Amino acid sequence: MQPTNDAIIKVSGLVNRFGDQLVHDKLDLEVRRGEIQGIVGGSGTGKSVLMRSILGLQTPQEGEIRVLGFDPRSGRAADRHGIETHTGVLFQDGALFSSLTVGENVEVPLKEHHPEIPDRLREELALLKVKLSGLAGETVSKLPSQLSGGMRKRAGLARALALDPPLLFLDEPTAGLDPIGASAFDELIETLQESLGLTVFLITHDLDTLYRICDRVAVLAEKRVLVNAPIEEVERCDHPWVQEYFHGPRARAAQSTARKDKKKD
Ligand SMILES: Nc1ncnc2c1ncn2[C@@H]1O[C@H](COP(=O)(O)OP(=O)(O)OP(=O)(O)O)[C@@H](O)[C@H]1O
Repeated sequence: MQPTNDAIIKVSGLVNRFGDQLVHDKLDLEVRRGEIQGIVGGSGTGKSVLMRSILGLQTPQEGEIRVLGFDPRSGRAADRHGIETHTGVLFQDGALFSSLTVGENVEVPLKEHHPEIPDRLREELALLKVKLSGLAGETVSKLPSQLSGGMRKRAGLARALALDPPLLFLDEPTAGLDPIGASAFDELIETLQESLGLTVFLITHDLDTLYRICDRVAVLAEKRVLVNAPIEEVERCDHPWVQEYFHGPRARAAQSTARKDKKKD
């Protein structure tokens, strides 16, 4: 699906504070439908708090948020249900239930939101999502502890996709993966985004991911979104953090790999 100018997430004037610590100060962000939106920023700049606010898992002090038209701050059951059923989330550690098999983990959201689906069909749907996430079919009967870190991420992704959500949230999906595993995961995200027409909200520190698959990148600094643009434009922002991050040796390596990848395409 081609990106459009239509905002699927709109955040205006967001304020998040923990005691004396102000994390967001009138932060604004728009995420366009059909895009892979990267979110980057130094440690502790509030990327996860932003994601949690959008999902209604955290109550900000001020601001307006709309996610596919739903309001996570309203406290209404209809808004909460709307967000839960239209979004999939892959948390940093995969957040799988350790006592359930991979298949049972993927079945959890289906059981919760579609109890009318017969057991057999639910198992088949879970198997489909597991395969879609690049895992072998027999993985459904494994426990999370029997999987590698990369496989656990894929299992978490399968669960995030269980309800066919149009909007996918990924919190540092390639953290802890080796470069080959990380690159394969990037490819999977890109393929799924294109084939399922997803919008992806992707928090990452991984420069390769930012260069390879993000349509736009939002930089969090100074308690707000400093810039949100295609990466070539972000690189030109003269803020010291952006300059250090996007013009250091690691960024140069990521830029050159991304260029090589583009040439191959
Ligand atoms: N529930 C909470 N109670 C108190 N402080 C919190 C809470 N959640 C987050 N914070 C604080 O808010 C700030 C932003 O946290 P957040 O996890 O969003 O950062 P981040 O940008 O995702 O960082 P990282 O890149 O290290 O994961 C941090 O200083 C954190 O300690």
